[in-house]
Amino acid sequence: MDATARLSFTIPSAEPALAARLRAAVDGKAKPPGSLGRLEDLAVRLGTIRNTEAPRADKAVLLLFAGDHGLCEEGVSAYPSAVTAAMVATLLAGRAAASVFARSVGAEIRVVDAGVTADLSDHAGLVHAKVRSGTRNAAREAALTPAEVGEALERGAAEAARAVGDGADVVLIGEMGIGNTAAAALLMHRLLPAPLERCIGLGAGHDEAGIARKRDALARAAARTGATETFEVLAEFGGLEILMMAGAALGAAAARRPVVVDGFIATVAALVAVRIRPEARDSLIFAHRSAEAGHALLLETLGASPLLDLGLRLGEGTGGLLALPLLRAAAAMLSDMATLEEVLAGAA
Ligand SMILES: Cc1cc2ncn([C@H]3O[C@H](COP(=O)(O)O)[C@@H](O)[C@H]3O)c2cc1C
Ligand SMILES: O=C(O)c1cccnc1
Repeated sequence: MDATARLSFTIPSAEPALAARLRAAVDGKAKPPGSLGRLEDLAVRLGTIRNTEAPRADKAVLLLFAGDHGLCEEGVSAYPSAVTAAMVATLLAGRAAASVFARSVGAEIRVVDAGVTADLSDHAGLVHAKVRSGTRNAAREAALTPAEVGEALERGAAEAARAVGDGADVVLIGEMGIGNTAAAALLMHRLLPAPLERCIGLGAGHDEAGIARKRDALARAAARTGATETFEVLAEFGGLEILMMAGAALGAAAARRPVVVDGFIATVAALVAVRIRPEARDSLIFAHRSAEAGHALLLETLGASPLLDLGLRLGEGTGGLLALPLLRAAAAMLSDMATLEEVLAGAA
């Protein structure tokens, strides 16, 4: 069975009249209409996604997928692949940027081994979902087999379903994977489509020679295959953590949960999800505009206006965690705030 058939869950559509009722409810709150700006739109979106007039964003689970990239053999990152496993250990120890942000906003992180090269089987607290030990080198051959693509998407969807089963109101997607801005650039280039140069950025950081190496390797990977069909492109360029994020977005959308999308790499995963199931777009909330070149074009193509613009370029779901208090405030406004009518009647 091919991956498309196996991902055949339905994403329910929203009740048609609900958005208008939610907008009227927001307008009727104890404030001048429109005075809470984009938070009002966010509140309407949260209600629409959850199909309720009283949405909550209390329990938030960040699904943080980790994976390695064969492309690193070409020097696409300034850092060695071993940093991926080292950062997984740091996340599990509660000491990474995402860990401290998650504590500060009260969110749970589930770190998932999507395809880290190192053997992490003895790490307590890690979700073991390794599809294979890193992708193949996409500059030389297809990064993944079609079966591996399907596995990664399905396992990501299963993690989202598990988080929802455990009571998640909101699912955040994030990643750790040295070299993944390179894989993400190739996916963006072929799926959007957009000229490759517009998709390549500095990633975790590069000097002149480093960015030239990255450009050269990605040009060779792109020239190796003319694939444009979604699942073929996913197999050619891979990214196990990217595909699991896409699967998680689809799984959360199917359960009518908002999906908070982090930076460049997570947005490429969101693009993959939308290419597989266009209706998943309605559940996506874009947390921030990353400093990574390419993110602005990607957001524009997805019709997304991210909540924050802080010059972040880290990943790990950090932007999503920082945006979470805005979701909670928007949900609380819709669910708990007095109406102007109550105020004027002296009832609030
Ligand atoms: C210490 C460290 C922690 C990170 N946390 C996230 N990233 C981010 O940088 C990587 C992508 O950049 P590139 O494609 O250039 O390798 C990913 O792991 C991403 O999550 C990190 C990178 C480093 C070095
Ligand atoms: O925008 C991101 O998510 C990003 C950018 C650079 C490096 N790592 C992540």
